[in-house]
Amino acid sequence: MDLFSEEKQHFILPNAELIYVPDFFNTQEASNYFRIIKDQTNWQHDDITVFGKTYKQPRLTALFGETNQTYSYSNITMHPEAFTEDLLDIKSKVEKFSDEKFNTLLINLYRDGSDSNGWHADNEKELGINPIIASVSFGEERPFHFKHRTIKSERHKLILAHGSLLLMKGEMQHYWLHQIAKTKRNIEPRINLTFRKLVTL
Ligand SMILES: O=C(O)CCC(=O)C(=O)O
Ligand SMILES: [Fe+2]
Repeated sequence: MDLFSEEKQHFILPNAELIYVPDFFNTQEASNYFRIIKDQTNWQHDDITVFGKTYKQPRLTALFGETNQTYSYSNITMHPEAFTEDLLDIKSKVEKFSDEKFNTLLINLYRDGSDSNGWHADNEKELGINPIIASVSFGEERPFHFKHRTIKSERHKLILAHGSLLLMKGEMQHYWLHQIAKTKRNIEPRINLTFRKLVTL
């Protein structure tokens, strides 16, 4: 028996599969990555257009890619920067664990409780059918809500811990929506890394 294996949780739901590892990085590694990424990233604060109205996105973002392929969602087109050594180290650990390859990384910085990520699915065409998305969290714990589009009783919440990994798999991006809600609690910043595989269309 491997006494050092991470405590892994596997959720099999209608049209979705999630794997959650709370301590994918230990506290010290997670705190180092949090500080490095927060200080060394060129954060963008984009406008988003929803139903013809333009707003500032309620969080800061950055995109990293292996190629210069752009990534577009909510009327934003992001241009990738080259991966840093630290981000490549995180990527290889995630790839080893998930037995997947990722070529793109979208990072979100939620500065405080008024930053959020509204109900959505990561279903852009360039992610392909049934994409696997690997999500790493550093900093403040925030609840990740997810709900089935048609089965109203399927509504769940996972607290994404400092140093955790969440894999979203199967048909999840077709049948489910997810969000990070705003909170009035006085909270610290959180960084979330979502590794994705973009295909050329
Ligand atoms: O911050 C999170 O945990 C989720 C991020 C997310 O859903 C996204 O960037 O598409
Ligand atoms: Fe998402």
